[in-house]
Amino acid sequence: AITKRVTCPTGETTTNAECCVLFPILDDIQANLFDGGECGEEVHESLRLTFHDAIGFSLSQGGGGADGSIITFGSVELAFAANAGVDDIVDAQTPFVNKYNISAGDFIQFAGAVGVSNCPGAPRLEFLLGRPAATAASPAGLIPEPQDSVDSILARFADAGFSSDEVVALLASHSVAAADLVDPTIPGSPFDSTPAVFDTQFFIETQLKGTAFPGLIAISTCCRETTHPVFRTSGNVGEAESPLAGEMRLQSDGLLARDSRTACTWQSFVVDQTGMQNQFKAAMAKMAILGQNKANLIDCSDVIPVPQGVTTTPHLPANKTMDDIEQACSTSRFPTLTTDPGPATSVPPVPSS
Ligand code: HEM
Ligand SMILES: [Ca+2]
Ligand SMILES: [Ca+2]
Ligand SMILES: [Mn+2]
Repeated sequence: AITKRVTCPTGETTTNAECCVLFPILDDIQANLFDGGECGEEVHESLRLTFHDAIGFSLSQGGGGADGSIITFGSVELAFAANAGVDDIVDAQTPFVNKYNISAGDFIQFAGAVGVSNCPGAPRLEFLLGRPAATAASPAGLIPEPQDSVDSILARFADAGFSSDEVVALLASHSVAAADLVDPTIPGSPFDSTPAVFDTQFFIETQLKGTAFPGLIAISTCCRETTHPVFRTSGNVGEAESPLAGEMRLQSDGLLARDSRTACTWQSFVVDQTGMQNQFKAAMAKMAILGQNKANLIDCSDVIPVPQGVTTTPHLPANKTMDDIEQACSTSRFPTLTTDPGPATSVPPVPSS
């Protein structure tokens, strides 16, 4: 079969002329939002924003879902505790929304799909165009938080139409992610050792025994000794002990990796990059049109760049062994992985650029 293509005024080809408006936006955000095509902080935050906009949807309470309300009604939604820190990327994206003839809901999902395409190992996400302007702010309380129980997280996602397997698939996003505010003393603390690669390390490293909190506070005023005692920060809301210096583990990720409802799907991604990609892509496609009528949207997926292949292979971080894996899936063994050579290293923070 021959797929008809149109040539846009800017020279690119696509399957639908209405998608042509996206090419100038693509070039602009790659150059001026994503620092020339990196998988860095703005990509991570743009991907998170796709979720925080879309999950404002409830089968029982309403909400417009992936409608751009987090920008249009930012004065309401950015005040939700779960949106702490999201104001940065809203501020960074808003000038692009205003500059082009695109709805905030479309822009948020487009920026997320383009952004994650900069991460080696990511799937090429679907992108559909045509979300109308948001008409109301999301109800409060719909965004999961890292201190929430697994029961509450799975119930919240179910109320938005997602299965527990889809929750696990969506959390592949935490392979290209860091926390700025869970422990505000160490902004940019990644959730895995490869926050610029969309690989399976997140699913591996969350299964390692937690040994310490990554934050450090040097107490320099207590005493006159030349060596000052150093204490690790602990007790941050939503934080669990992580296996690596510099790495952040959300309490929710640690629990989902170990819960009988989610542990086997979690483990299934450890050596299945392709399965992780495919299931993440499918779940993201569903999330990106929450609250929308798919029949009214135009498929512009061919505008999204094709990501590079994964640049890592599944491994245990240096100094860790299979004995450090906390087996949680009761029906199959955690895959045997080899350990990176060398002494234990710490995970550097994601630069705020
Ligand atoms: C159980 C559900 C979830 C919880 C509790 C959760 C919680 C969090 C928290 C606390 C942070 C760190 C925020 C900060 O301190 O800067 C974060 C970051 C992030 N989340 Fe999630 N999240 C969940 C699901 C998702 C989903 C479904 C996506 C899908 C797009 C996602 C994408 C991200 C990304 C990309 C970041 C990194 C942002 C950055 O590096 O600046 N999260 N998440
Ligand atoms: Ca929304
Ligand atoms: Ca990673
Ligand atoms: Mn950040």
